[in-house]
Amino acid sequence: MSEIANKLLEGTSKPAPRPAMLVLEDGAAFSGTSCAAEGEVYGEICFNTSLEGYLEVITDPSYAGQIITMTYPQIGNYGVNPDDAQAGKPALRGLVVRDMCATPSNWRSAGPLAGYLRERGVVAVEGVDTRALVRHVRDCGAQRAVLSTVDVDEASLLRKVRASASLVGQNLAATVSCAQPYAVGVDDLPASHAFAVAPAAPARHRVVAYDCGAKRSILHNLVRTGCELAVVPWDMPAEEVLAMEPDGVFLSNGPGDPEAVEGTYSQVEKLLGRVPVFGICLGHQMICKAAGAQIEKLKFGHRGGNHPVMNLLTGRVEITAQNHGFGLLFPSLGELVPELSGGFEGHEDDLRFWAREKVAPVVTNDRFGRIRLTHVSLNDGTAEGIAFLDLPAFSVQYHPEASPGPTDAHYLFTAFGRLMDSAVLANGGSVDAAATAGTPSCPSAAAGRTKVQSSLASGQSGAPAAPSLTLPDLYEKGGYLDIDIAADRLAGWTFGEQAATVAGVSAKEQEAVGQEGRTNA
Ligand SMILES: NC(=O)CC[C@H](N)C(=O)O
Repeated sequence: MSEIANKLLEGTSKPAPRPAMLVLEDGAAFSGTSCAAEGEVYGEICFNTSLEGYLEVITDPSYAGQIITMTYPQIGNYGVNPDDAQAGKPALRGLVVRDMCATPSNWRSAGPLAGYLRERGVVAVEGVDTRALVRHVRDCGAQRAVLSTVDVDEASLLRKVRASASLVGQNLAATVSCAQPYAVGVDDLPASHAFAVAPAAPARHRVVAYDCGAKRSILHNLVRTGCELAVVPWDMPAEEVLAMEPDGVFLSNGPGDPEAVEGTYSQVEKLLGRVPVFGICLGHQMICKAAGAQIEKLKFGHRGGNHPVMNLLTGRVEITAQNHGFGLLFPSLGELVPELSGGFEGHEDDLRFWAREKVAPVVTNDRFGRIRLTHVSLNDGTAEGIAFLDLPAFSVQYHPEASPGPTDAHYLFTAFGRLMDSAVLANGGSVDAAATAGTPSCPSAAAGRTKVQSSLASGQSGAPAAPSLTLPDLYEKGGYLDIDIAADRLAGWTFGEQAATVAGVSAKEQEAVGQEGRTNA
């Protein structure tokens, strides 16, 4: 064989395969070969349908306690760039793929995924018929699973998985939260991402972020839209948070069963109405729990990068990134208010009813007054977002930071800034209109915590037009959520980012692509 053929063979060959076995608690078994660390791990089997972004998925702390199946057939083909990791180390229990690529090719890659997983002790299997596995989970539901490279006897694994602990009832957020508070600001944004995003807006809000297993990209998006963050542990007492005098409180994503995270939602109960609050995913569930709502376990969860969600306030559909296995039962928040719900008196189980009627229904909650359903999943009619009408708080079940996924919902970070401004308005202060658009083109005069006196007219400084900001619009009618999603997304992300990343062009070439492609500069 020629030297080049030998080299190719060497580069693309995998070490002699060691068998691995995945067994679900209902007895379904899937064999494959080990492709990372050796061992035996237990967790809830779930699947993610994202076409790219496997490192972000693998390092998302919300996957603690779970074994993830990637439906995209080849994983690892663009290697690993540690700057894209969402946490210091992966929290998932195990990984299932069809094919683990041994020869990544990407100018940003620091090495192959298999090596990254092996070094961090993550057990992974390849060669599994992931289509059959995912169909099985869709039909039979989420369940306990065991993945082993040390015992491949089906009967023995079945016995062991049936004796293993369920994810339900476990407080996993406590296992991935930070031990001590820490700050995140502009200097913490990864330099290697600068090619893909516009510069951060000047810091103008101080925000306390509860870390229940926060993805870094969520914190980075908050910083980019003008927040200075004090990140605190999952159970920080509300009194201590309020003593820090924040402009707003953010509640992060996180793993496991929300019912078990009482240490957070019992604090949220004391924060709602005292300070503007924004929650994402587990953070949304914490707000719902604080309002006394019931949370259901979904049959197989939503995990992927193309979930359509309708914003009921604007009628616009966002393509969203999602990762959750539990969800709010909207009717459990309270009785409908017919005069604010298009005249309808009864609750509907399938919330797509409201999308068809073009109505954002409102309930009366025993604890916190009126709450509106703002977002609905068009895939299965479950709740995807709520906003409080009598106090400044809103939350979404899905992931506006994407990472990975489309950036349609980036406007929610901008909305949080506007909500914090609305609280200032409510207290008789004033805000700068360009700053409320949350774009990088904010004049530096808006920096710092001094609210600059100016007109509240829209469209200043070349920013995407902010609607005329009046209190009822911002606070009660949810005007802060009514943002042109295309303009806002482009304000945060240069137009050529996606294409240039895929093409693997240099940062310099990228700049040129970005500038040509931008429509709102
Ligand atoms: N990404 C998240 O925050 C997940 C929330 C919660 N653990 C769920 O599965 O529903």
